[in-house]
Amino acid sequence: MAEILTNSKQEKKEDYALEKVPPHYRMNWWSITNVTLGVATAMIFMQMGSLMALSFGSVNALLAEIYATVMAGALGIGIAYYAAKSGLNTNLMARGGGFGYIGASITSFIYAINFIMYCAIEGAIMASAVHEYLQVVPVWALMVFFGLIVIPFNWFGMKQLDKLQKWSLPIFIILLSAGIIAAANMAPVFKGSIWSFLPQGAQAGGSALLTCIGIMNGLVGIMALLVSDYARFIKKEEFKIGVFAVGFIPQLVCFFIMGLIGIWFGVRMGEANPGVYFVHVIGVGGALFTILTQLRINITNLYSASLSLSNFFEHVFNFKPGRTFWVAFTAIAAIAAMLAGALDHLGPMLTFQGVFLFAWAAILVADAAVVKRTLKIGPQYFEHRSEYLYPWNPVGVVSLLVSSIVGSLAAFGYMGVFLQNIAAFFAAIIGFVLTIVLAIATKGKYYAKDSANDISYDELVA
Ligand SMILES: Nc1nc2[nH]cnc2c(=O)[nH]1
Repeated sequence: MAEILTNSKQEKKEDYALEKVPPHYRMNWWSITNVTLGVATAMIFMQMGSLMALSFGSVNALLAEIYATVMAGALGIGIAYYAAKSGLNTNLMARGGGFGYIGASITSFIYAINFIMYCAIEGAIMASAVHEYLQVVPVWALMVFFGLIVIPFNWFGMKQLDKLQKWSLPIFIILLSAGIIAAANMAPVFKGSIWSFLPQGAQAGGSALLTCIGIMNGLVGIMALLVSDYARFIKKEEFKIGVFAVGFIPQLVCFFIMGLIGIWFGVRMGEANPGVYFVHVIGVGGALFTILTQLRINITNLYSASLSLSNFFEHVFNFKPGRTFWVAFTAIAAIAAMLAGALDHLGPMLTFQGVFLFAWAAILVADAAVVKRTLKIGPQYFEHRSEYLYPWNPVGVVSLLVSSIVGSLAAFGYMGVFLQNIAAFFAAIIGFVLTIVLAIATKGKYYAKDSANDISYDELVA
């Protein structure tokens, strides 16, 4: 009995960071969707809506939010489908999905850096929001506090995340509704219809819309990819509803619902920062709202970082200290980044990450839906065990290198304004096409050394 308890505790701590999620450990679709809503309710998505509306007009912001919902929704459903089938997230899927086990470790590393950066950004936002109210507490102390507080919330993986996000969701809804009601009862800064707001010199459509789409693309890749960390827990019996809910609902909430609320607040209040307008409309409730939304997303940032770092260190350094070690490591790295002021220099890094993540998502979808499923090249399942794999597969690695380099050049403005605005999307198209071309050219030779005979019918993707 004691051993079963220990094992199940161990199981929760590890959360299958390096393995397929087995059937007995899968969860109901609503619990999984609920965890992903922790990401989707973050203030960043409102902020993007407000910012785009104030800078480029509400119609452009609305069209860009619709574009992002459709694009991230399509990629999210695709990735959720393969994650639920295989029980793997994108770190593990990439191994047999065109990258090889060392190639996939490199993508895990870049992915992990992205989440460490986000942990630092969201932690710093919380620290400065609280510092506004409690000026006696120095910002550095608040950064350490908010950096450390997310560690215990992550100790027992998905089962614990589900509980936390479930109790915090009603509080989020109450505070959000209070903010909307209070703002609706205040005299607006902009008196016309929200949808008629267009700043001077801007036009609906054209380059203003393209710039908004460019801003959204920076978020689309990460939102589609992170779905896999959760969708791999979908039960086989709830496959269809689970894939739709986990793949699409977070995208609908973050881009469409939170985006539209952001446009409404931004134009009405003449302010782009929700941390500012929420405090303005509901005072201390606004500060609580900021902390709650930031905590909800930062818990998921830490979770995804811990999975990616487990993956990277497993193969590159053969170092497997357990997922919880990486939870603590990420939190400490994020605190160090906040204290060192690294956040002021993240602009170019975020631009590169936007390109890289969108391209990676497109390559994985091309590999699963076209290479494996349609062309029937390589094994018809995702193999994640190194004994069956080559360390490198040029299909994904070359596609990602080329698309990220070309996409980054475009994003930094070396290829003209048009490609700069659609750089991440441009990189995704290059990655998608190259994956198919290279899989055909290499005849799928580097996908697997050996084929496994323990793969169930359910896990086949073709
Ligand atoms: N997953 C995730 N995506 C983001 N996009 C912008 N900020 C974040 C964040 O903190 N987490």
